[in-house]
Amino acid sequence: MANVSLPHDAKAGPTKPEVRAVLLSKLDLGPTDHFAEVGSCTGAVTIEAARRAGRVTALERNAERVETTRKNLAANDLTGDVELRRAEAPEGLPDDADALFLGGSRNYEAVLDHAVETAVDRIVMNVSRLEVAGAATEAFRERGLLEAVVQFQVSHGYELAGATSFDSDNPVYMLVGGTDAVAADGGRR
Ligand SMILES: C[S@@+](CC[C@H](N)C(=O)[O-])C[C@H]1O[C@@H](n2cnc3c(N)ncnc32)[C@H](O)[C@@H]1O
Repeated sequence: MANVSLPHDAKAGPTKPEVRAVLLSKLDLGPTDHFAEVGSCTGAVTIEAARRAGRVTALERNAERVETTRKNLAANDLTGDVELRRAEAPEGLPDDADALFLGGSRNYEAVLDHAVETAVDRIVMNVSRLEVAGAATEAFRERGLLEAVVQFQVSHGYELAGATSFDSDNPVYMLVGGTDAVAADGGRR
């Protein structure tokens, strides 16, 4: 994975590199895709998406974080078509997205309704809070959007007394689906 430079930080984020790697494999972005992002924050996902998708529309509700995204985008070598909007989704979402990532959870039900109305092919939502993950899983399922729920946790090794010990990141729940969702196990979505 190409390096992502994030000289400017924000209180939330960035989505960790290992989590981004799984996220990008699920989004499967290509040069004809229009990618929409809810909650760009540091821009870590925005930058990776801009290297793969033909077009990116990134929304962020917090003005300071819009500036953080803007500065981090400028610090990376990007040639792609990226539009950054200060907006609270579903406000500001494009009507022609092929892939959607919800990195922020505010109004997620309305965001999912918009994704259904506009037939977004691939949808991924990352959640760290347990209760939100449960409710969002149900919201995906109710709309027939759910393909898979992945829960994972990454630990990083460090040297301790000549051996290797680990520091762990918070667990992440990744809800994966789309408007043509077929459950990964072929069962109930
Ligand atoms: C956990 S951070 C996302 C981290 C980001 N993926 C990164 O790598 O830096 C969540 C962000 O989503 C934003 N957010 C939450 N709900 C939103 C919404 N409905 N529309 C726009 N931004 C939203 C928050 O302001 C916050 O900056």
